[in-house]
Order: sequence, then C-alpha cells, then structure tokens
Amino acid sequence: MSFFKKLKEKFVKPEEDDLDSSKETSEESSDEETKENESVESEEVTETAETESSLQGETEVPDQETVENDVEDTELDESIAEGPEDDAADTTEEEESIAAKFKKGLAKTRNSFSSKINDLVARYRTVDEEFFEELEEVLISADVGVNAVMEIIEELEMEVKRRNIKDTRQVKEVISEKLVEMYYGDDQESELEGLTVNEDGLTIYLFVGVNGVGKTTTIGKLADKLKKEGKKVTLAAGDTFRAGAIEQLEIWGERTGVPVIKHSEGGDPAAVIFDGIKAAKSRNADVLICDTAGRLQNKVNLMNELSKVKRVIEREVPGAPHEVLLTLDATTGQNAMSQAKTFAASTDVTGIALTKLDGTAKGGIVLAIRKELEIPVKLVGLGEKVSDLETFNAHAFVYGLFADMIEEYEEESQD
Ligand SMILES: Nc1nc2c(ncn2[C@@H]2O[C@H](COP(=O)(O)OP(=O)(O)OP(=O)(O)O)[C@@H](O)[C@H]2O)c(=O)[nH]1
Repeated sequence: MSFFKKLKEKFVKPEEDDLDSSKETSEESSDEETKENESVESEEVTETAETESSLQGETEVPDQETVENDVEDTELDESIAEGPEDDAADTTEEEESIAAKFKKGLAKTRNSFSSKINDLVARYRTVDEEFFEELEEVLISADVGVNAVMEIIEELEMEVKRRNIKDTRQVKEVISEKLVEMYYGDDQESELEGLTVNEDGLTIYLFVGVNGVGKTTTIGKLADKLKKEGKKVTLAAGDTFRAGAIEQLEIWGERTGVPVIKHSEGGDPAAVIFDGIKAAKSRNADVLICDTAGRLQNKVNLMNELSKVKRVIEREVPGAPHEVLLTLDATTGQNAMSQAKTFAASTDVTGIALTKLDGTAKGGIVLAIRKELEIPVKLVGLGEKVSDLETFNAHAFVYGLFADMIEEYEEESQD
C-alpha cells in the first residue's frame, strides 16, 4: 500500500473534511470551561522532618523553617477530569485528534516545506542529480540538519533507482516514507515514543534546560495531560534560581489542580526535590514532575547542582528519574542543537521536550535532534493552549508535514 494512503487511513477519518476545525473549536471551549469551573478541594500533606538529616553530608540543606510545603492536594474536578470520556473513544478517534494537532502545530513548517517541494516538483520533470541537489537545500532550510539531510538524500537516490521512479511527483511520497524510516533508524517505535512509566511505584520526570525555552509551561501542560489520564501528579519547584519561577509553577498547579512542593527562592534545589519525593510518596502519587533551574550550559556549578538533584532522586527511588527531559525551543534552531549537545554531555538526557514547534517553519529540527544527538523527541509543544502538548509520534509528525500533499494525492489517485 502506498505510504500516503497508509497515513491517510491511520489519521484521517473518511468523509469528514472539517475534522480539524471542529476539534479545535471543541478544545478551545473545553479549555474555557475548565478555567471557569475550577474548584479546588484541599487537604494538608503531612510534612516529614527528615529532610535535613537525610540530605546532610551530601547537600547543603536549607533550614527546615524555609520549607513551605503548603501543599494543596486537589481532587479531580469534573471539568478537569475529562479522561474517562477519552477512554471510551476508540483508537481511530484518538489518532485523528493527535493528527489534527500535529497538522495544526506544523502548519508553518508545512506551508514553507510543501510549497518548496511542490515548486521543485513542478520545475523538474525527471528525477536527476540537480533535482536532488535542490531537494537537499529545501531540507536544510527546514533545519533537518546536514548529516540527516545527507543520509536522506542518499537513501532517496537508492530508492528512486530501486523503484525505477522517473516522475518527480512520486518522489514526494518516498521522501515522507524515508523521513519516518530515518527517524526510527534501527529502533522500535515503542522504544522511542511515549514516556517511561514506573509500573511499581512513583514515576519521576526531571526537566532540565535553559531559561526561556518554555520548560515551566511544558511541565504544566504535562501535569494536566497526565491528570486527565487519571494519574495523581505532584510538582516540585526545583527552579529556585530564576525569579518568579516558583510562583509560575504554582499558578500551573492551581490551574491544573496539582499540588506544588516548594521552598523559598534561592533554596537548595536538591532539598526541594527531596521534599517533593516525600510528599509524592505520602499522598501515593503516580508521578512527580521536577522543575530545575535554567542552567546555562557553560556554568559548571549549575551542572554540578543538577548532578546532585539526580543523586537524591536515584537514592530515594531506585531506577528514577524515569526520564530526564531536556526542554528545547524549536524556534531557536542551531542554538537549540548546541544546548542539547552540552546538556547531553553533562547529564543522561533520555528525551527531548521540544516546545513551540507551532512557532517555526523549521520543524525539521526534530530529525536533526534524533539523528545528530541520538536522543528521541518525547514531547512536542504544538501551541499555547494547555492541551497543545503531545507525545511525539513520527508518523503523526510526517502526516503534519505532508497533510496537504496526502489530500492531493488522494484526489489524484481517485481521478
Ligand atoms: N506557541 C507556543 N508557545 C509556547 C509553547 N511552549 C511554551 N510557550 C510559550 O513560551 C513562553 C515561555 O514559556 P515559559 O514556560 O514561561 O518559559 P520561561 O518561564 O520563560 O522559562 P523556563 O520555564 O525556564 O523555560 C510562554 O509565553 C509560553 O506560553 C508552545 O509549544 N507553543
């Protein structure tokens, strides 16, 4: 079966052209309702006095009185807990909604990419060396990354020969297929996609990354997503460095109805995370999401601080953190790549949370990250709304990049 057809069958419901717009409208209104109906029920989480003693000798611990765990444990508000309804939806419905989000979020990249590819295909009748040279430029201009582009072009050339493709129009489809193949490489889809979950207890996700990339927003969106899936979530405000970071996380806590464990500004992040783990355990939480300061990659001290945070987590929950998610801003292109390289050299980054994909025409960075850093993209920010965070899926990503062509292709083949 043709690859475009496969994607269409996977992601697009037949005979429903206005799927995307109706989904967008309903998401927007449900977000509004969530805000309006938010009602929070609180209960105190008992604080242990073990923090200081258990961290001594390894961390500088703030006085116990600086610990302000005025935690609000929130029961699921009906308007927030829309999860069970989603459970009832069949897989096709879910995939359609994911596809709609990727399509919308990748609109800028698609518009630029598609028009360049269409233009290329229109100008060249046959697939020759010059065609590939221009295609190379198109891919590089979408931030796919030089090494990744070279590999794709090589693969494409072989595939075109193998299938004896002469018509440039057919190449569009082969490109999309190769992008997915290249993303997975020798790995299984299931190994690369989705966040690792600790089936035997508390799952801990540690967020790292420089300031201003959208780390806090992503943590808030993830908390909301997990909560809607029925998980009990706790947040730890480990960014004690940036002014306002704690308050910003607290706002997300209120918005999503998730408790936030905090110390005062300037406190020891490792101590905050330690308290976060204690609180999460005492309330039987499923997931603890830890924020950390926006460490500048060249600041050795800050990197050491991050190691300390990791050591505390590893000691308190064996096997944790289950993901170390480096947040990168897709709109910063090569700068994001260099941040990723430095972070990957300093800590075991297990996945990338790529924000603001909707804000760039250079969404090809997903492939550059995967190919050049060998780190999978786990989460993508596809817009500013709370619901605009998706688990990365290479098929949905490529669908988002080629959506217009896939529709055109269907029309052509029906003629
Ligand atoms: N369009 C769009 N905007 C985003 C996305 N993720 C975050 N943002 C916006 O980016 C801005 C910065 O995000 P924040 O989470 O506040 O990041 P920050 O506080 O500057 O710094 P850190 O939390 O340290 O990363 C906010 O206006 C967010 O709404 C996304 O996926 N798409």
